[in-house]
Amino acid sequence: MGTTEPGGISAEGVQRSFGTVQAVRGMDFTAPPGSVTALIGPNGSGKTTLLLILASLLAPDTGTVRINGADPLTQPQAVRRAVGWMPDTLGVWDSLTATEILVTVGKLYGMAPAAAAARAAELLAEVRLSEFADQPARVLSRGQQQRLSLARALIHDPSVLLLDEPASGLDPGSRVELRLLLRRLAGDGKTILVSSHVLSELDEMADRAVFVSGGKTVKTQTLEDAGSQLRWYAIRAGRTGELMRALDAHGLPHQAGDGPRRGQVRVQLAGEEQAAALLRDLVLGGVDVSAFAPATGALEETYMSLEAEKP
Ligand SMILES: Nc1ncnc2c1ncn2[C@@H]1O[C@H](COP(=O)(O)OP(=O)(O)OP(=O)(O)O)[C@@H](O)[C@H]1O
Repeated sequence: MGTTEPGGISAEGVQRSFGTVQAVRGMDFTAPPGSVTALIGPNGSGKTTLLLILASLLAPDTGTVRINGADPLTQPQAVRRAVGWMPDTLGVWDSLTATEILVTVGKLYGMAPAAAAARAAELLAEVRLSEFADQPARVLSRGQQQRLSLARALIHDPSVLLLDEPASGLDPGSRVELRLLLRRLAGDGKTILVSSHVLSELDEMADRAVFVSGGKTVKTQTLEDAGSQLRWYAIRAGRTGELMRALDAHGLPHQAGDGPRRGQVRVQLAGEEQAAALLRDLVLGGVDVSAFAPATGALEETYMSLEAEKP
């Protein structure tokens, strides 16, 4: 019996340059099976380059990558079998129909034609594109192309999913469906790595977040930790003056909103327990609170604090 290789994704000391541009300068992280890991960073921070390296489509200059224990450099076949890759645009084959694209890719993965056709129909239904099954891909809207791209990534039932901006171009209903689908796939034990700029969405989708900046991984955080960190809350009350006096009595520094946020008071709290205790005290103390909620998403809070720390 062989040794059991650890599943999921790991990257250590990964670097990659294009000429003089150092796109990836030092990425270290893991993405375990059974969870959704978010890859978060500003434009140009190296996310797409990293995903291409993980998908075995680009070689790193230095560093080590493992996908379910396999090395993309020396075992690209094993990696490609394991990985479903959704790039940020659908790309090629505009004149093929949605079904033809999925069946062709399925066959490239070694599926029998009948099995590929059945799987294609199943996935088109899953991403609500059945009615476009026989339409050429070029007539699909941007959001529909994104959904077809997701179906293409899933055709061979991969155990590792690499998704580059999967929610981009999706309407709110489709975003919710994407979130539910990814949660279900993670529940089935798959490893999911998803890059996105829409942090509020990742709050509900991801279990863990890897923050990148300037080609380096700068922080890894679980959503649980992100939710319990010092965080801004926005509070509204009918009588703002009374609310501010109550906050003063609690020794909590606060900021009054202006412009569209007039009437709103912001206060920094150390997690949900402190928030619940404060809300109870305010209400029991007779303050007429009409709204009380985090002012930013948990991941956005971390993202902004990392950006603020930058030299
Ligand atoms: N093939 C290439 N040739 C030259 N430079 C490249 C190439 N691919 C990426 N780069 C550069 O590497 C850096 C990182 O790019 P990358 O696409 O990985 O960033 P990203 O984090 O995915 O950005 P975005 O959020 O805008 O999608 C950028 O400065 C980019 O211009």
